[in-house]
Amino acid sequence: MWLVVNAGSSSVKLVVFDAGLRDVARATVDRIGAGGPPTHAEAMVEGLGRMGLAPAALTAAAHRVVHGGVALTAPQRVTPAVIAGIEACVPLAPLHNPGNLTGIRAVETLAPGLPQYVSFDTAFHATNPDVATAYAIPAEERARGLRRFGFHGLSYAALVRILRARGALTRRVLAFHLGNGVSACAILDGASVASSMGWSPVEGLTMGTRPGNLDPMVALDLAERHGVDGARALLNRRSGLLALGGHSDMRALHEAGTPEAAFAIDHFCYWAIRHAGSLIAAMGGVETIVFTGGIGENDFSVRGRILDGLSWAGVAYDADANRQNAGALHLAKSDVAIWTVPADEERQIAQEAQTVRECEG
Ligand SMILES: Nc1ncnc2c1ncn2[C@@H]1O[C@H](COP(=O)(O)OP(=O)(O)O)[C@@H](O)[C@H]1O
Ligand SMILES: CC(=O)OP(=O)(O)O
Ligand SMILES: [Mg+2]
Repeated sequence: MWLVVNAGSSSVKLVVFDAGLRDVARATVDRIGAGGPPTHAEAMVEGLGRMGLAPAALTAAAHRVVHGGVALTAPQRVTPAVIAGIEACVPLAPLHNPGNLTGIRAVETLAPGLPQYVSFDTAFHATNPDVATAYAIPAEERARGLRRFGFHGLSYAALVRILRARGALTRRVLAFHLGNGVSACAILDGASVASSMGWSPVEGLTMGTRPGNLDPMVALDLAERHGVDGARALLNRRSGLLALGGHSDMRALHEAGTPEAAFAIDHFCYWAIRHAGSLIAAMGGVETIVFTGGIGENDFSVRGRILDGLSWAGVAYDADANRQNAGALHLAKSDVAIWTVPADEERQIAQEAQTVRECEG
């Protein structure tokens, strides 16, 4: 039995798979820091408690890690050097890497000595061309690893696998991962060619507590006023939907129904559409649009507004299917197939870890 831990910025998802990769147990603890448990450590305790795991039954554990920098991208066994590499990237992913480390340590406490593996959110974007990943800054700064990585790669890799299984994988796919972290990805022939996220998971679309794109001079102004650590915290924890609408959680924004909440949702949809245009251009067109993540899978109003904003690309969706969160949303006359896909990061992590373990012999 394999325990997979997916610690996202606002949730911890735990899944136990058997050796044939059938899922035999799951627990999700969400709204971390937004009405649910205050930290990932509490969420892990709650999730593991709910699973009622017998540690002796576990063969290994595998974790999602968001940022491993230039050095750590391939799935691999956890060692002290790997832990140090994940720690070194904490300033780049302060909402994620600490939670990922919390998960690894919680498993070590639960089952001391259990082999543990990690898979990285960046790996899927290794196929992006240099023009997409390079920031136009001096060579010596680029040589330090200042480049666009892209994230949510485990979710996008899983989505490609699911589309392929449905016989629905076309040449040019625009994928939206709309959760607490939010990104979009251009996928050509099953491989990532462009992503909205950058050096860190702050760049791109409007997110729960992150602003998405802003002029870098804004970040400098914030650092001057609040110090570097203060600016980092502001851009990771106090921006995005929370800053505009008073709630980081999309469900809470809909419930609030205030003008500020409405504006936050407007901003979210507007920037999703703007980035979609850029990603469609990077592929020279689009035949398939896919939604995944908590919002992408469940929020028909946000999905509908984004699709309305892409009608110029030949998108025509079935409003009833959309309202029911159905798997297929396109009308027969649509030039673009439209799907919802459950974010299956956990199975992706399990598969990658199993492959590493088999190679270990
Ligand atoms: N039924 C729903 N309707 C609208 N939004 C939802 C629904 N379920 C979850 N969400 C939203 O999804 C987001 C969390 O997405 P999720 O993918 O679970 O988070 P994470 O990025 O931490 O993994 C929150 O904004 C939450 O409000
Ligand atoms: C990379 C990222 O933003 O992840 P999450 O959606 O879990 O916040
Ligand atoms: Mg997520």
